[in-house]
Amino acid sequence: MSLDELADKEASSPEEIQLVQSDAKFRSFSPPPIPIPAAPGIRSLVDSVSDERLDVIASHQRENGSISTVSSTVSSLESEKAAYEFLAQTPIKSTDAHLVEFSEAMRTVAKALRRVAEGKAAAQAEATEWKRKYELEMAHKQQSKVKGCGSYINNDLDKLASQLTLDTAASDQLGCCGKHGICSHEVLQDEVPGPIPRSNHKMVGRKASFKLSWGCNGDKNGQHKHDFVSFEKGDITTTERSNKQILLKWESQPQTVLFITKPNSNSVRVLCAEMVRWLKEHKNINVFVEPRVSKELITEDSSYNFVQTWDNDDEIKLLHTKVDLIVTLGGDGTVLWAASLFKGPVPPVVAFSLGSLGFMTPFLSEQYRDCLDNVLNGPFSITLRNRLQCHVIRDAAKEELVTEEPILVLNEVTIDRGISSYLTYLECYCDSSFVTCVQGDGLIISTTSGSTAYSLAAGGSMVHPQVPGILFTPICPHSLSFRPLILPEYVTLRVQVPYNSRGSAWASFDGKDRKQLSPGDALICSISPWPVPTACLADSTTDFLRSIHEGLHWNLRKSQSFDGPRD
Ligand SMILES: NC(=O)c1ccc[n+]([C@@H]2O[C@H](COP(=O)([O-])OP(=O)(O)OC[C@H]3O[C@@H](n4cnc5c(N)ncnc54)[C@H](O)[C@@H]3O)[C@@H](O)[C@H]2O)c1
Ligand SMILES: Nc1ncnc2c1ncn2[C@@H]1O[C@H](COP(=O)(O)OP(=O)(O)OP(=O)(O)O)[C@@H](O)[C@H]1O
Repeated sequence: MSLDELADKEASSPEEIQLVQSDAKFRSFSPPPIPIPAAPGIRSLVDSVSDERLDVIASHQRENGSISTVSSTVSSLESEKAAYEFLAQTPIKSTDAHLVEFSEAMRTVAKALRRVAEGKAAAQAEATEWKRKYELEMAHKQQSKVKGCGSYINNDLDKLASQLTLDTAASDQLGCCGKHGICSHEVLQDEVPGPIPRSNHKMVGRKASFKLSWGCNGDKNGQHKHDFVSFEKGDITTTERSNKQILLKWESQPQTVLFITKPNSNSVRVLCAEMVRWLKEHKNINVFVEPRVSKELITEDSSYNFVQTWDNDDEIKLLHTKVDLIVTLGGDGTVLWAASLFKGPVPPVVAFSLGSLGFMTPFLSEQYRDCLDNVLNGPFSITLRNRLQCHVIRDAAKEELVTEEPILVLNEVTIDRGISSYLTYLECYCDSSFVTCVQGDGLIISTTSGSTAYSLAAGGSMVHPQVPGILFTPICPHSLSFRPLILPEYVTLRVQVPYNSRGSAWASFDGKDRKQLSPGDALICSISPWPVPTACLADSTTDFLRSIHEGLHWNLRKSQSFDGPRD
């Protein structure tokens, strides 16, 4: 069977004709004859109702080289629908045997109609597929011929590019092989999947060489200075992934551990005391605790006087130079708190779960000995969690060089309407490009670690914490089309409260430290160079998936049983 015959395959058996005729009858039913006979004269009716439409579709498919089974089933499905609609309208009394019999017959006809339509669609799809394969084959043959041609001297290349066509006849005329001596250039042509568009038929040329360089505006000292892309014969390949599973291996034995603990929790206090003693006695580790905890421990038992603490903020600033490891006892909020103490580099964090959710707290407190043993010996997997560094720029201080201290967030910075009952009105820019105006309850600018926190509640996507990105999630936008965005990690975002805003906005950082933003004030955010390394229980991906399964019951659904309708 030829391709065109296949593509034009129609219902031709008496049974099919009979069913398609029924299709026409449903449209002006009053009442239909049952059963409908299959007769040669019915052919014209078939053409006028169903096949006419299918022919149009088939020719469209031939032109576009695409497979569309949906449209071809429409007319018969409409008929089937009409049959069912008719059934619904027809009063069927159990006493009226004729009507019951008639409705049964109609049901059978409707089912058969669907089968016929599906059969036709499949035949047409098959024909289109054969045609596509044939065209691919032809293109492939032609390509081999062009490559076999060898090379041309430089001047001939342009000529060749304008002359070569995918037509076998045309390329035969070139007769280049052996005619031009040793090739000095390789003529490349991309393999074109699927039927080749008409406009491309004459376009065959040498691939231009190029170079990819990393770095913003050619700044070689920027943070993206690694070459992940190599260039060879015009093909782009990544030689190295930007983010691999990261292993931490100690080069000297860790000696000092800092404990950060959730306040006002008896279980945390008891566990903290036990772990501190175990680390000192069994591992000979120096222990730092917060001033509050130091007091609690020493008040309870003076033998805890070996613990160290700090007296003021200046000493906190030096903590990262003394501490090898941070242990947190609490929930995610405690990890956020621990991170907030470090305005610069952060030592690795081992987070024990003593909260309710625990997205960032994979370790079980009951197994603290094994966990700490493993971590102190290393190596262990870590997740490098990006932080956002946020600057508030006051309108009044725009010209001043020294601005307010940057604030580092591990989850997100939120700019919302605070206690105001008006819409927030925020102008947002990404580098120097205008992004949008937020009119609604506010905006969340989140790290990927924070994607499972407030941003998730506002409709943002969940993102693996090692994906390098910044989430831009509106809070209750008063617009139907404001979908959340994920931007690359290297951009700088600016959120401006315009002068014509009706009120102030409020910024909060990981849910804390609210700051008022008056008209004219702006908030600037970019990824900080100091991420938070958190130790993994298994590895970054396993831990992330476990947390969304166990913490959020992500996509939890009862499985469908095996029995029931099947294809
Ligand atoms: N509507 C909301 O979902 C909403 C509202 C306000 C704040 N928050 C989140 O609370 C965070 C502050 O946490 P907190 O413990 O100090 O306050 P909190 O004690 O009010 O706890 C908020 C909840 O958010 C969870 N959480 C925090 N960080 C998370 C993360 N990265 N992934 C998944 N869940 C996370 C915590 O486990 C906790 O259950 C903020 O950074 C913000 O993301 C959420
Ligand atoms: N060391 C700390 N000092 C002061 N505040 C802290 C400290 N650790 C945690 N917090 C605060 O205590 C609050 C609760 O902490 P956390 O989220 O760890 O516990 P949780 O609420 O019981 O856990 P979960 O959020 O999983 O239910 C948070 O707002 C956090 O900022």
